[in-house]
Amino acid sequence: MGTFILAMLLNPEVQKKAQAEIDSVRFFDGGMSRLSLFPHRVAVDDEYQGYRIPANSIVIGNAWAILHDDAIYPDPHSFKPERFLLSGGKLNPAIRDPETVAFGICPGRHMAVASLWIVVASILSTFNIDKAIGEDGREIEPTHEVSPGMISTLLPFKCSITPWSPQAVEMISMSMSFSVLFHSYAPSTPYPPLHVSPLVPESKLLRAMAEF
Ligand code: HEM
Repeated sequence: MGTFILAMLLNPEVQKKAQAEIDSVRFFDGGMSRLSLFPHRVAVDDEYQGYRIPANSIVIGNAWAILHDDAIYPDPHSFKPERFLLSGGKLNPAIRDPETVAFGICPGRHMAVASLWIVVASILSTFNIDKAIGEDGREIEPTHEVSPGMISTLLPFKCSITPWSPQAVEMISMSMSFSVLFHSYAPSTPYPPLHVSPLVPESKLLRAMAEF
């Protein structure tokens, strides 16, 4: 994105040409800015389960309701990842894949799923996630509060995240060392200082970096 902004700044003729091209396709659709991603406009009169939906109505899919339909996902409020699996551990094709609902026609779907997968696998392979302990020495129950609005997100909650083995500490330390190594090629970028856990006085990679 930084390179794009710089390229536009330095090449105003290219910028004008690109803007004209974008303007020439229908940027405004039925008065609704095409920058708003979620609403859709109904092209022709329609009817759904007895409800008349006139042409030009704006409709928004209710992904939450679809993903909590107990006819498809029994006991939908319970966290049961195994509901998607057959007894042998393979995905059960009879249970609707929630991705098909959660993403609709989202073009970022593959990037989003791959990024989430990497983050989830990296966290689980290195950290334990537990309830935080309050000043009174008791576990703090997380709040389940969410923000209002069409795209609702979790509000901050307290938890404790700790590496679950010395090997995990080593892995985390190695990946941080890599970041610092790459950072050294762009020293003007602000970057938090490296924190090397005192649990790893002998990180192999840090030694290798010192030699490098
Ligand atoms: C967990 C992450 C994400 C979720 C749950 C999500 C979900 C959605 C949903 C529900 C829509 C509306 C689809 C429809 O109207 O049928 C949408 C549209 C869109 N998403 Fe995503 N998305 C995610 C990540 C991303 C990422 C990473 C990108 C880009 C890199 C992206 C780019 C877009 C764009 C450009 C649209 C508009 C498509 C259009 O209206 O033509 N999304 N997304």
